[in-house]
Amino acid sequence: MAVTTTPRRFPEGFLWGAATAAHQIEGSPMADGAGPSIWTRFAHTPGMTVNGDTGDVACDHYNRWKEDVALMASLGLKAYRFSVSWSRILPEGTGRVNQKGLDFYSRLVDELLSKGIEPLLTLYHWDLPAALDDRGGWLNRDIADWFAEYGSVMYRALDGRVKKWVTLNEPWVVTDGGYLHGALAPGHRSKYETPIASHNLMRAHGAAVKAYREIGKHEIGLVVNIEPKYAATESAADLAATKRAHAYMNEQYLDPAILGHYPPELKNEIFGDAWPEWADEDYALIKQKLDFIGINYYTRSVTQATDSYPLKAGAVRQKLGTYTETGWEVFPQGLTDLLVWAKDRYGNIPTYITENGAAFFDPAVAEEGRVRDPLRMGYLKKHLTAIRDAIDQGCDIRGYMVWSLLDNLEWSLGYSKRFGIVHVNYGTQERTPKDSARWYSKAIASHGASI
Ligand SMILES: OC[C@@H]1[C@@H](O)[C@H](O)[C@@H](O)c2[nH]c(CCc3ccccc3)c[n+]21
Repeated sequence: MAVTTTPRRFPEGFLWGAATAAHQIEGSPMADGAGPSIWTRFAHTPGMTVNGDTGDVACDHYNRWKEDVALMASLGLKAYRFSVSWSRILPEGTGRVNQKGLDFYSRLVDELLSKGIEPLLTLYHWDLPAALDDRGGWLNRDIADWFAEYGSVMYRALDGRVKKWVTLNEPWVVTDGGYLHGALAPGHRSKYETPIASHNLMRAHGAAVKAYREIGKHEIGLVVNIEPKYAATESAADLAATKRAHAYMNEQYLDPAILGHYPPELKNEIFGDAWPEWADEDYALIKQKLDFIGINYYTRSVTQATDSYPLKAGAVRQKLGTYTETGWEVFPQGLTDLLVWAKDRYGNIPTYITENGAAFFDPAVAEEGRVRDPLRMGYLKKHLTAIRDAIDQGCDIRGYMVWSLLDNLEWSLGYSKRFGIVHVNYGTQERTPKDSARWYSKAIASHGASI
């Protein structure tokens, strides 16, 4: 009997796209009246980034945006997730609007729409105006109003042309990297500042969603990076460490945003006296109805008890694991497990995979203009299959944005790590689609059947 296998297709209208972020690709951070961001400052501080790399040029997208949109169209993308640099719009962070900054994003959005590519706009992807950091930044409770003011400027200018808005990209990384471990801007290292910055990020998220409900007519959500934590052993210590790590990364942001409270481990097992008592009105502000959530998935963490500060938990390298250039284990099953967990905990809110990808050592552009990146192709294939499996288990996954469209500035790691499906020659700014881009184009054109 002939066995007919239905093609592994994705739901009708599944949004196939790619993601970037302003500071990582644009360059020209101070052009046309823009103000400096904390990343302009941080990268220009000696020793903060690999090779002292900065975002001064990056992929020169600020000047090459039109060719980049043409490139997206040539790949058949249906959507493009990008972020707006707050300090291009409001050079001092609040008050005066820099029209030229607004015009850049307005032109970009119009160009995307003219090619049938849906824009998915992230308001905050880590590049806080330096002027606001001078006023305390995420440690100042007023930032909820500052962020809502910025969001409102953007909503009024672009809502309708932009129909999917994101408030924050990864509050966990902003906090853990910028305030606890100091690896990311603004480079603080304080157990006491960390909960305050984290809570103000979520208050700002809530204020921006509330402002959107007054002005916008479409959809708004939150993007989080979450990572399944698997206990290294069944020992009580490892199980407790895994529970702490799960609460700290995976529950800390979606719980207050959707459920209206923080996981108890944050106060009781991690921050202790460094965890302030928050007022009820803060929880009410943070818990705003979301139209969708975005999940950024890269890897899992097999977790054990360690003496790390203050989490007392750490990842165990897997002897038989495959690892990317950023030291992340390739573990697609973790994505399926995580999506099912999120569905069960948060009520199957429409979900986009807003980032997924990998840095592997890519060969140079070959003479025939090819960049062979089989490891990245394999990574994308496995993770799209994992998403398909989650959909089969009832998860409402609406789209997938590969990280990233272009090789770009990997924050403190500079240009040393390449995540793009398109190679960038930083000397000439030439873009060359890698084999993974060709593969992804076919996946999109076949609605996933070719995967
Ligand atoms: O590291 C690759 C990408 C970044 O280039 C994106 O800007 C950022 O949204 C993003 N998040 C993650 C996962 C969370 C994470 C970020 C940085 C360091 C460790 C974990 C990976 N990535």
